[in-house]
Amino acid sequence: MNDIILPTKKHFGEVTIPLPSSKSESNRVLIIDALTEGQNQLSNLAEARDTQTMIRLLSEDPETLDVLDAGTTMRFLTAYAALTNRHKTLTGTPRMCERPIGILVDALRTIGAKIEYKGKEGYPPIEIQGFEKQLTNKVQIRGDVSSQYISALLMNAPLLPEGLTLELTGKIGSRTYIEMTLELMKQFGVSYTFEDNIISITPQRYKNTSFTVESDWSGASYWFSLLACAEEGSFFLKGLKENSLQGDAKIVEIMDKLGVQSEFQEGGILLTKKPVTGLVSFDFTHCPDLAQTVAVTCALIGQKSHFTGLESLRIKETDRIYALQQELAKINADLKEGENETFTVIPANNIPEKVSIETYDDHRMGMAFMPLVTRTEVTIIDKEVVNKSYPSFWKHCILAGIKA
Ligand SMILES: O=C(O)C1=C[C@@H](OP(=O)(O)O)[C@@H](O)[C@H](O)C1
Ligand SMILES: C=C(OP(=O)(O)O)C(=O)O
Repeated sequence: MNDIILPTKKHFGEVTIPLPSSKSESNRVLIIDALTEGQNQLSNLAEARDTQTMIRLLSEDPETLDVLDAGTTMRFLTAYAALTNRHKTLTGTPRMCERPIGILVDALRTIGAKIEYKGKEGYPPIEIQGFEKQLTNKVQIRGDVSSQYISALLMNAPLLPEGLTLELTGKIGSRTYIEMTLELMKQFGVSYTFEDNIISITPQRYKNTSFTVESDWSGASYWFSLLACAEEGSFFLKGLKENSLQGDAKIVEIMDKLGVQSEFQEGGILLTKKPVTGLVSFDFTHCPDLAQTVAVTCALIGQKSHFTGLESLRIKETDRIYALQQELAKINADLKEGENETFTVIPANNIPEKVSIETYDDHRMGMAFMPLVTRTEVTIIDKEVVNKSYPSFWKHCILAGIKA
């Protein structure tokens, strides 16, 4: 494995970071494009491996779709292949085969798709055997495990002969991602209703559209964190807009409490330092990908804080709660579990002179711990891990003056 050693750096000047494009937006417009048979103008698609995998699998159209470790690619291609009557096997990394897909498969079977599990019931790999006839246009689906199942169904819904009405049951998590899906569908000419917990889409066609993918707010979060932890500096993050489709734009509000002021300007956002506001609590139900960034920030700036909405973290690229607890322990910090899925971040103390961070095949573990450079020399184990969403991450660290 290829590791990267990052020397301590506390002071930054005026730094400009270009940022990668959003993989969530990219993977959605690629599915919509496949469903319109491709006369759209899509610009600024993500370099993320998850998106490059989606592009390759859609264009090469192999019998076995190996999505590697890309959750959206797995879930979106499953619904796409099933509802457009393609005979495919879908598989991925060993971890992907531990990430549940049963809720989506059940919904697709209810609609009329034939799907079999090739290994463990409820998990990839799966074999899609076809779709002859729509059996119903009303489906109930749990909203509390992964919103990706819901987005996957929604994008295909307008092409179904009878459309689709989804009734979301239980707590709805990652709702901002469902809204991103619906808003993108609207930009490609499809209308919908979303009232209470019911989403309805009538049979319609997507319209050819020009679409430019925005910069990635989840990737931006690591630069907010670095500035929050730094002694001085200002960062200009390119390509971020105030009215974003991405729920992770919430990082502006979160970091405002943790010492980062944001100002939207022409072409991006300017981050400067400001005082921290005091005891804070954060709910990550609708922005789960920010949890690691914020946990590390709070630990480093000495800010005890309360976290909720972390339920989905255990079924992502790794068990992110376990991974955070293990790695925070190396700086004598913790993400302490309380009652009823509540957590407290216990700040770091006595940080060792050198710290080596394991990444657990999770890009966000590598990126979230990078701001530890403001306190000590850090080794990030398996530097390639960032390629899933942010292949240029280490190059951008060099732009910030972190000389590996
Ligand atoms: O739809 C999407 O693009 C995503 C939805 C979220 O997953 P869940 O809905 O499983 O929380 C998020 O964590 C993931 O990185 C991307
Ligand atoms: C959870 C993530 O991705 P996915 O579920 O698409 O693998 C992520 O990028 O943090």
